[in-house]
Amino acid sequence: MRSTQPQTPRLEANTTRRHPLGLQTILRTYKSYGRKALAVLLDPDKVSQDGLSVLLTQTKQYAVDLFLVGGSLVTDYAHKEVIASIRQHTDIPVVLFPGNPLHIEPSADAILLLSLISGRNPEFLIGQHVIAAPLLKRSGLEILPTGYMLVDSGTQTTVSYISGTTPLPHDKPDVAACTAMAGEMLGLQLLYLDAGSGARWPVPAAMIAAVRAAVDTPIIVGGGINSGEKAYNALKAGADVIVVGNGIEQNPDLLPELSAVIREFNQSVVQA
Ligand SMILES: CC(C)=CCC/C(C)=C/CC/C(C)=C/CC/C(C)=C/COP(=O)(O)OP(=O)(O)O
Ligand SMILES: O=P(O)(O)OC[C@@H](O)CO
Ligand SMILES: [Mg+2]
Repeated sequence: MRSTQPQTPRLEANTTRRHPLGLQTILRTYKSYGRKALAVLLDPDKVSQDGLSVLLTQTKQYAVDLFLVGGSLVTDYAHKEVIASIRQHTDIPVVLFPGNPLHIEPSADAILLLSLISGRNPEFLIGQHVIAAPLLKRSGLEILPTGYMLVDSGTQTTVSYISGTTPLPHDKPDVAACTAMAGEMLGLQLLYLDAGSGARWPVPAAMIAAVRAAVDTPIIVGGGINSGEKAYNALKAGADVIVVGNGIEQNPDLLPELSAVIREFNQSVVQA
């Protein structure tokens, strides 16, 4: 018998909401208080089970607010296993950072539903979203509509290559600000400025400041943040959330350093 409902693969829905307020509300509230957040990016292809256990044990003493799980090109599809390990060690929320609809995993808490607004490739502005929509609806994941802006970082990044898009020029903060404004006007709830994984130059402070002045949404900044100083500069310029992946994978001393920077910012918020 023909069903009137479109048929999509069955996914086990995440029906137990671990964060009843929703991460979107939490991030907006943090922003309104000037509270900064640290997100650790775990690439399912790159983390080893042992390395992940060490990192997850460490996160208990450091100021990690979120885990992002994803990569532009994932070959092992170990999202479910990585999320299960995170759950074994911590209660920190897990947010998917997907490169395509194959990266949807309902055991996460939420998903950054990226629309690549720095580019002009319709597939990454709306095409992939149409394909993913029924799966996302059934997944029970909290959807975080996010304007994703790639920023030139000196070399071509995986995301720019995979998406076939040109990143925003590094020295054009006004173009970034107008792009962010348009994204906010279209209803996107978060903006993510990304210099790309392992970027040589992180997103410039002047660009973060211009975007901060142009929109009210929380701003996520990532790519090439591999020192406390770079983290400080991004937060000072107006980032609400910083994302760090490669830096933590490569340098075990970075997490305590970043944690100290975040705590310093948040300490002054409490005292203000
Ligand atoms: C609609 C759904 C569910 C998916 C599409 C989402 C869109 C539009 C993505 C934009 C383009 C894209 C490929 C984004 C990837 C973002 C990401 C996970 C970056 C982090 O990965 P990297 O670390 O840069 O990549 P590698 O580790 O693979 O080099
Ligand atoms: O791995 P890094 O350079 O920290 O970048 C994180 C993320 O913003 C990449 O999309
Ligand atoms: Mg990666």
